[in-house]
Amino acid sequence: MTVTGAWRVGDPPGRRQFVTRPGAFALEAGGVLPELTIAYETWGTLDSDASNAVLVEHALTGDSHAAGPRVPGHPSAGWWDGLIGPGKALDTGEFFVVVPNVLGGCQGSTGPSSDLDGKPWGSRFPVVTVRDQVASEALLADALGIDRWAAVVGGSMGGMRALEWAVTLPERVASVLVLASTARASAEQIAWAAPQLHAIRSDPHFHGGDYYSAPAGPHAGLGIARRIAHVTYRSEPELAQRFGRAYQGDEDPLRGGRFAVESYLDHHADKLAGRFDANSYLVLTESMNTHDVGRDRGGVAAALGRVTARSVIGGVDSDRLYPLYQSAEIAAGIPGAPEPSVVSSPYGHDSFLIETGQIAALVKALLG
Ligand SMILES: CC(=O)SCCNC(=O)CCNC(=O)[C@H](O)C(C)(C)COP(=O)(O)OP(=O)(O)OC[C@H]1O[C@@H](n2cnc3c(N)ncnc32)[C@H](O)[C@@H]1OP(=O)(O)O
Ligand SMILES: N[C@@H](CCO)C(=O)O
Repeated sequence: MTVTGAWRVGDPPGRRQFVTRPGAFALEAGGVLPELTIAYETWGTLDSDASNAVLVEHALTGDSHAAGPRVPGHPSAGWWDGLIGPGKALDTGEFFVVVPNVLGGCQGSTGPSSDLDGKPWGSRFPVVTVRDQVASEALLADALGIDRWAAVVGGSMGGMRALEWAVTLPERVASVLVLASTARASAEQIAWAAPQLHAIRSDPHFHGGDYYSAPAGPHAGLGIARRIAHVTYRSEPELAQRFGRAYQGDEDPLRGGRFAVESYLDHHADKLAGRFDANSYLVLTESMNTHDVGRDRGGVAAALGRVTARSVIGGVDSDRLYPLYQSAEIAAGIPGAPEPSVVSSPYGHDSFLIETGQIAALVKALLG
């Protein structure tokens, strides 16, 4: 792979670069990408022996901008800015932090909105699995000269990739932190995803996935998907305590107005529809559905038994989407892994993004 371009916004640490590998990239489910591009950002400096590199894996709607301030063209400050930087848990004075945009995403890496033969892939984009995503990141590591990560770290969908790295390429992962994630998607997780997938595909503006040149995209469907998902990202007690039965401002639900919690979901729906590609949402959601480290490896226990990385597995006590038993299953299966660490928070699944102090302690435990 070669560095094909650099896009720099302001001073570091806001920097996105690209590597492109020409030639066929074969996918687990049988599809082929004629060319692969991975966008990524880095912070810190790679040691001369490339022994200080940390791979940080983002979740479903995240991207490479994990640290630093908001930069033009990006919706927010770094999603783990509290963890990555000088003197922080992922100390960029010590570590070289690499954050790729996931394969199938929409922030620079090859995905459904990328170009194929002069127009976006759209409906032609093939099925991509978490294993494909890890294989693409292994090519990025090769391009950067990193044989072995000091750590691979991620939450939720990022935790799936972190774990898959440790299972697929154990010799390349010295330590791994898997947060609020699972060794395989459960029936419940696939079930929550099902109405989200239907909402997007049922939008009259979806056009089977080939909407890029249409006047409008499937924003309503994507917004509905986000509303459903966002409820699962938070906890019932939090919603009750925070919103209760309050009305939104002077709106009255008896007269067509909204409850405050409905307005809150509307806000998150609108924000996502404004920044994310619906086809990527589908591709990545289905990659989570098919995630199973045990596939074709004799089951989950056999797969986890391959891990040699020092491991910290964390879950959130109020996470209703990735319940703690899933973290316990991972920890029990990895040779030598301690009991799962429990993040205590009212915020549910999203705690891996919010509870920076507790996550920092887990990162420090991992890196010693
Ligand atoms: C690794 C990755 O996933 S990277 C991507 C980061 N994730 C996302 O962006 C996902 C969407 N967002 C979230 O999941 C969460 O907002 C987090 C995790 C990023 C942050 O959580 P919190 O700090 O608890 O934010 P919270 O969920 O309360 O949302 C706050 C927003 O809701 C808005 N809000 C709160 N109440 C209401 C209401 N009644 N009506 C309308 N909007 C409301 C706030 O104004 C605020 O808006 P802003 O984000 O545009 O400033
Ligand atoms: N809020 C996170 C949750 C998914 O784990 C995201 O959008 O990526």
